Amino acid sequence: MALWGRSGPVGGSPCRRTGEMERKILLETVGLECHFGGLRAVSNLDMRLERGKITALIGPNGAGKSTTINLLCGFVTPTAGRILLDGKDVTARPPHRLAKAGMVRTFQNGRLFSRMSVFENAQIGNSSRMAASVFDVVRRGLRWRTEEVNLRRRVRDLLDEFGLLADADRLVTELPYGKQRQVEMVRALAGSPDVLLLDEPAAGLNSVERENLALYLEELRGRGLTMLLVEHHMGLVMKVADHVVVLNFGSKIFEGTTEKTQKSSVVAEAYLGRRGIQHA
Ligand SMILES: Nc1ncnc2c1ncn2[C@@H]1O[C@H](COP(=O)(O)OP(=O)(O)OP(=O)(O)O)[C@@H](O)[C@H]1O
Repeated sequence: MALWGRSGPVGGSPCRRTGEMERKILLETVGLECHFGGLRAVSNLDMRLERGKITALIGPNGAGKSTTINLLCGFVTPTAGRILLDGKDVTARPPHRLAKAGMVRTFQNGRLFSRMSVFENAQIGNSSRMAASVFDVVRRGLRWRTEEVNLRRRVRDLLDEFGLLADADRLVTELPYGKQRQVEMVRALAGSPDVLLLDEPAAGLNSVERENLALYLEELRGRGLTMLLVEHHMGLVMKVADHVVVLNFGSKIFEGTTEKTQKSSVVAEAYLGRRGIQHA
């Protein structure tokens, strides 16, 4: 599949210094906590995302998965603990600064602008990693224009690779649901993330779309992108994840390979206590 053939590497900051030792762990949480009143939505979470790998974060409903993503991308402020991105402490930074640092997310219930075209939706919000200053933007200076042209080209290439280029000028709401989710993925990738946080990307997809999603994720990993996959569809998780972290009632109860996760009685119990593991 030539999904990313023309646009070059998807992840990774273009300005990473050559010769610099790359850390194996790109994203780490240390004792991360989030309380909502008396409820511990996330409790003392130590989690490590290896560079260029897919880490799945799973658990029954209400286990704290979405809250963890919200903490990582700055939508929610932790009650305690630290978040380290490439060794730097980024705890409680606002979302726009985390996006600039390379942390980009998708949403459980896609957040597209219904009155905008596919292209506009894919392009919007992706100026966060631009180097141009406010002054450059106001003056519409050369640096801003160059970055704007590059972003448009990147969005166009990504739409092409997802087979969405012919739909670029259509209203996004005219597209079927599966394609709308792809637009969301293009928007996230256009931001050149180092870490992509995926909140239930398979929700609402049919089996063919889920198969394609698995192929996209494997392709992205092949390009070196680091991903956190929050997902209920165990078929997808077991197919693509390199490492699995399991939450229950906000706490990590298990982590390991997909094989070990499937065999774990602790994990089975956590799911059976609720509604059982949902297989794709
Ligand atoms: N803003 C909030 N205020 C109060 N409680 C919250 C808030 N957000 C989440 N919670 C609670 O925190 C707990 C964890 O919720 P979270 O959405 O993170 O779980 P989840 O694992 O993503 O669940 P699901 O799989 O159903 O999406 C739940 O008990 C939830 O009701």
